[in-house]
Amino acid sequence: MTTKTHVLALDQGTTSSRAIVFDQQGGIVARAQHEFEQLFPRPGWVEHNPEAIWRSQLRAAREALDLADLSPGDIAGVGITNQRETTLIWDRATGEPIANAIVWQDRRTADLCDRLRNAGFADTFQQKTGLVLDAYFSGTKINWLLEHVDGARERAQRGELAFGTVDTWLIWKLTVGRVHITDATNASRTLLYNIRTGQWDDELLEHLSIPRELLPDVRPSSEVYGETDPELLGTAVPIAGVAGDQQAALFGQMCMTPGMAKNTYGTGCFMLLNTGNKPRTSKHNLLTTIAWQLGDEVEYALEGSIFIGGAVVQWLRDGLHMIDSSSEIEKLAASVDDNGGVYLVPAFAGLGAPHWDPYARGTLVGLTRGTTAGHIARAALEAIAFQTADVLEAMHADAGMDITELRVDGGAAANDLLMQFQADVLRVPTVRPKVTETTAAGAAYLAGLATGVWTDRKQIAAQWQVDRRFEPTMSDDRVHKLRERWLEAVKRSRGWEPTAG
Ligand SMILES: Nc1ncnc2c1ncn2[C@@H]1O[C@H](COP(=O)(O)OP(=O)(O)O)[C@@H](O)[C@H]1O
Ligand SMILES: O=P(O)(O)OC[C@H](O)CO
Repeated sequence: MTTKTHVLALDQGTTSSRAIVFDQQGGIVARAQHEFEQLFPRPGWVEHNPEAIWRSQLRAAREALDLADLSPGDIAGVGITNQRETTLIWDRATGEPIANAIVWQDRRTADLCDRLRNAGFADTFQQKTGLVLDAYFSGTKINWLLEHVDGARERAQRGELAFGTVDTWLIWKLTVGRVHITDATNASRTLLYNIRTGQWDDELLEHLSIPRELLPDVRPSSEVYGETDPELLGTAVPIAGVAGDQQAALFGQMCMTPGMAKNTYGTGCFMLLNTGNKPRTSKHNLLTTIAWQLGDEVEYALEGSIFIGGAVVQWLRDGLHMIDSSSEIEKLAASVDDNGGVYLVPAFAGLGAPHWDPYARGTLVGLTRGTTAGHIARAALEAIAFQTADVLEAMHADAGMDITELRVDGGAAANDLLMQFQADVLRVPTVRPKVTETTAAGAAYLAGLATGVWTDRKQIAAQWQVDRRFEPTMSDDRVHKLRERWLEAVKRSRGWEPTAG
């Protein structure tokens, strides 16, 4: 058992980089957060500057350590969790990125996905990777960079370039020896990794024309991968845990046994259901993904990825200026008794699970002269819950197991009106834990397990505590009517754009 009792979690998200110091009780000792710029060079494109990701993350880490008033020598390990699928390629010799990172929300490769689907490859990709052929995942983004950045393909073939998701980039930057690795959860989001054999897959690499030389080694989610450069945090600290942010949240929510599910209400919404040690192929347009790999043991999850969740609230705030802060939406939505027949389908980046339509666009229907800002606010919150209900229904059909409660986290899970409506339309209780930084907690636990801060999963599961449980109260008939109208609105949003951008 280590005498070091704290863990630093780095949570590199889509809009901000966070760093949180946890103690051995799973309590938060200090946190720091920095937003960074979102780049939208063309409609449907979303990029990040790799150096901005790195700088904001390093700054947050240093500040959290300062605030914790611990010396870095008290930190047993660093856990990394990250926005997934976002794709970076850099030069192995100089560390220089060859282009901006292409973010998971970016739709520029939708036509390549169509071509691969039309060539009959969808089943192969689904069987091997658990994913659907969508622009969301890294594989087609890597292909795009190799095709469009001058000389990139030749340099990649010569082994001069490195690909990574954000975890890989951060570990490269944090380590003296430029460690080039990822973990199995992140690898399972690339369209290149065979989740059954645990290997990069040559056939898929060929379909996407990606040279193997680009790829990092794939490692379990909890072990020591290397040490941080002492110049960065004041001393060398072992990097000891890595997981994609949604898998880390599943771990942090202690959904450790088959049938346990969580939904994270951040920019998007991501529901994951633990399905145990066998991958289950979805027949209802969900993803099969690696939940975590501990040693040689791989556990799997079904996932429903919703591209726009809390971001619809941000849009009401920053786009329409209807509210000044995200939390104000609750009061505005509560100013009306119901949605007044208004439905908002926030297909701003196409639709993810279970519809997978990159050509869908945002749609607001059912407006009358009596429609108020309150109705629109309510429709926005309800849309988050309806999308989640569509995913839960698909999950139930796929998994054939009863989901008896949904553990919730993420920024919008603070909204009581949303959480009650969510329980109502799911007909399943929603349960909010006391520590809602579950993503960072998951990364901290993974790192702490590898460095002796915690001995086993049982010990950490005991740290999870309920803040509030929302029970379903709405009549079945009303739920049915509301969801029927919602699905009608979804139909109208579909196929709106002739090209994905
Ligand atoms: N009280 C609230 N009601 C509804 N949405 C909220 C509330 N507070 C925050 N949000 C939304 O939650 C999101 C931020 O959550 P967070 O978990 O920090 O997201 P991310 O990790 O994706 O950046 C934002 O989109 C914001 O609009
Ligand atoms: O950065 P977040 O929290 O919006 O999560 C993004 C997901 O990992 C995308 O798959």
